[in-house]
Amino acid sequence: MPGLKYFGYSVFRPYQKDVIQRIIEKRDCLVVMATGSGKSLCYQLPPLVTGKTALVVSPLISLMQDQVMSLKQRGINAEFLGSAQTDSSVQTKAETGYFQLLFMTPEKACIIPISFWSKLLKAGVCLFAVDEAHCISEWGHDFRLEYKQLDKLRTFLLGVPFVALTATATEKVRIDIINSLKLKNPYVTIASFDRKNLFYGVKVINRGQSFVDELVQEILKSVAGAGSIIVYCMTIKDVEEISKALKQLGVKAGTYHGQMGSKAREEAHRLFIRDEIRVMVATMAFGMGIDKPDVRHVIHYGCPKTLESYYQESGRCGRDGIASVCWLYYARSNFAKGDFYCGESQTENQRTAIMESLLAAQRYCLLTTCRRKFLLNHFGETYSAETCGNCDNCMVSNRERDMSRESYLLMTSIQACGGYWGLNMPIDVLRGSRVGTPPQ
Ligand SMILES: Nc1ncnc2c1ncn2[C@@H]1O[C@H](COP(=O)(O)OP(=O)(O)OP(=O)(O)O)[C@@H](O)[C@H]1O
Repeated sequence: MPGLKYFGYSVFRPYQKDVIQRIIEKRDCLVVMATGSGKSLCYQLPPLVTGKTALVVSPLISLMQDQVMSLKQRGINAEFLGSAQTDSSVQTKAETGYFQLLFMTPEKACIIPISFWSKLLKAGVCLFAVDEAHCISEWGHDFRLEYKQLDKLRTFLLGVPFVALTATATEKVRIDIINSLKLKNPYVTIASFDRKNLFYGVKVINRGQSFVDELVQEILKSVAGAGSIIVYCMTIKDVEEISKALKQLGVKAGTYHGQMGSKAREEAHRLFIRDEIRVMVATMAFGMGIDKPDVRHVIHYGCPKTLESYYQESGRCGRDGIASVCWLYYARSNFAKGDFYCGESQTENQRTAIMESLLAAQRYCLLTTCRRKFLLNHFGETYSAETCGNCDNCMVSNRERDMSRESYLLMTSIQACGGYWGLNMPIDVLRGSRVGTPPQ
């Protein structure tokens, strides 16, 4: 197919060619493919083949800027429209069909005048893509209200195929995307969610300085190898604690969270992408659009808010297909955060979605069977084998042990403590710890 040479690829990856052909035939498409599988090419290639503009809605300005920059470097005429665009001529140029790819925020797409669309339509539009389309759904983990209004553009963009793309979509979310965007007889591609090169592991921890020291040692070991490391923390306080501990040991670590100014975040992202820092300690704000091929280790310090966000964040690992490792460390206290997370929700559906997703993430933490199978089942995919051989539960042989004596002792200790003081006190009593002396 002409145009592939712009990207320096010799062959298509699975599904890319099929989707591109359907788009060229003007068919609506829903593309659900794993992180790093190459969804972007599905909307990047049609404008080069048809000579018409491709419109792409994307949720983050930084994501659009990165894509525009990398397309320009490949000699492709691309620009973006949104609040961060300082060049006022972009919109006027765009309506003449000047750009091969035009990115815009959902907010911009909803307020741009009808005259813009009609002029652009006359010049030629080959597709309207909605990237990170799970943001449309209240059942998704990153709901954006503006995404819900994109369907009104169908009346202006008559005859233009709508293409929704996402890396995480359960069946509920998929149905929501199709209905919300009013996709007509869409060509649906659901590729496997299995990232075979990723090892998944989980450990329960007791939060505190001794664990931070342990974690830092693990990061140090990883830094000694090749590639980069991302440490996802649940709070900004944790980000600061871990990065401070790393810096004290002389490890150059970047930080990234929502309370940093956009300049500081961009700088941290840039340093990481260019390998000037190999460790990034971040909140989930460091999520979408991290396209670094050689991240070898993703660590979650705390149980993630949803299993979808865990899949997406751990999916930043091993995008080049080389074996990489995802460890999740959780504390029991992480599971009590449901009400806090629900505080951010706007509707009852969102509350239910948040609770369901948090429960799924908890079940993932507590699992004693294959983690890959559980993850894939969550996304509606059947994994026929019982074990994957590449997660902690599948790699530990003979996991079953007779723990009846330990269980008996624990129950006795809980009883002796009168059922008060939570679980840590009876454990401390059993360990003979000096703190394990219950107040009389
Ligand atoms: N046909 C191909 N041959 C070789 N490399 C490819 C091909 N298609 C895409 N890639 C590369 O794969 C990487 C991931 O592609 P892309 O960013 O499109 O993934 P994605 O599916 O959009 O992921 P995410 O959902 O995480 O954003 C990029 O570095 C891209 O250059």
